[in-house]
Amino acid sequence: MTTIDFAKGHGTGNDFVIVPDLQDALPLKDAQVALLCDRRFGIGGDGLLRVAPSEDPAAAWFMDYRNADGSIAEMCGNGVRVFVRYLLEQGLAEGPEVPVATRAGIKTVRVEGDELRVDMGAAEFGPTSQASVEGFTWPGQSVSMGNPHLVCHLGDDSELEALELFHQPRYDAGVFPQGVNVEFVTGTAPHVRMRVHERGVGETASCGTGACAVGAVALRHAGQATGVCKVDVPGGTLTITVTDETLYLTGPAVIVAEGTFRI
Ligand SMILES: N[C@@H](CCC[C@H](N)C(=O)O)C(=O)O
Repeated sequence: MTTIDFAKGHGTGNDFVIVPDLQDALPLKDAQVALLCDRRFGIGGDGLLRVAPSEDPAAAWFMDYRNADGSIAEMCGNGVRVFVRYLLEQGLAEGPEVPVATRAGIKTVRVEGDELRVDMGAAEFGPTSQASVEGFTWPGQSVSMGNPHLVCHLGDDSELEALELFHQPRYDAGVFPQGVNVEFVTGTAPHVRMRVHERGVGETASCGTGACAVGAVALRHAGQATGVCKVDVPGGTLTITVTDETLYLTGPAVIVAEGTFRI
């Protein structure tokens, strides 16, 4: 048996096990990630953030993000804020701006009061598609935030609340060969509400990249090329700012525990 140090943090209730691996000596297998993220047999988390040295000279640290089932994803918007909060608290980085290497490129995170703002890069709109849950089907807009999203608008809040998201919504695997995160939305910009089913996880209390996709679609529906949209998620509220050049994700990130895990 070996032990590993960990911390636990969340951003609007999207929670992560953080594993510092400053020497890059702890390549975790899928099953080990799944155990660490298991809420009964492990620590519990929607995903895992391994803190590893970056090979890119533009950033000191690489966020090795893994979903709760051990699968790899390109990007995690809540995760990168929690990652930077951890770096700052551990003295591994200095604010106010911290670049982080991710599989979706370098993301710069800026401290803004109690919150952290991430330059996520522009949303990329793809084809329209659809998602189905329990025999009901909604049209949706595909959006890439480095990782794949499908944004579906529902009629009203009661429809959103009644949605059963225990299972993965059905989607077109021809459009999303790598799977997809599906967001269900009500309301219009500048303030919308969403629930999400995340690829490799299940329903979560929040998804940062999902909120970016939702905010970008909501602003576009409102005929706005740029602007601000608040996105209410079950775990809180995220703010999406779209400019001519990029898209910013702003929200809280907190570290709630530290410890040792026997593996
Ligand atoms: N919760 C994340 C997204 C994590 C990755 C996602 N499940 C995927 O597989 O693409 C966020 O805050 O963005």
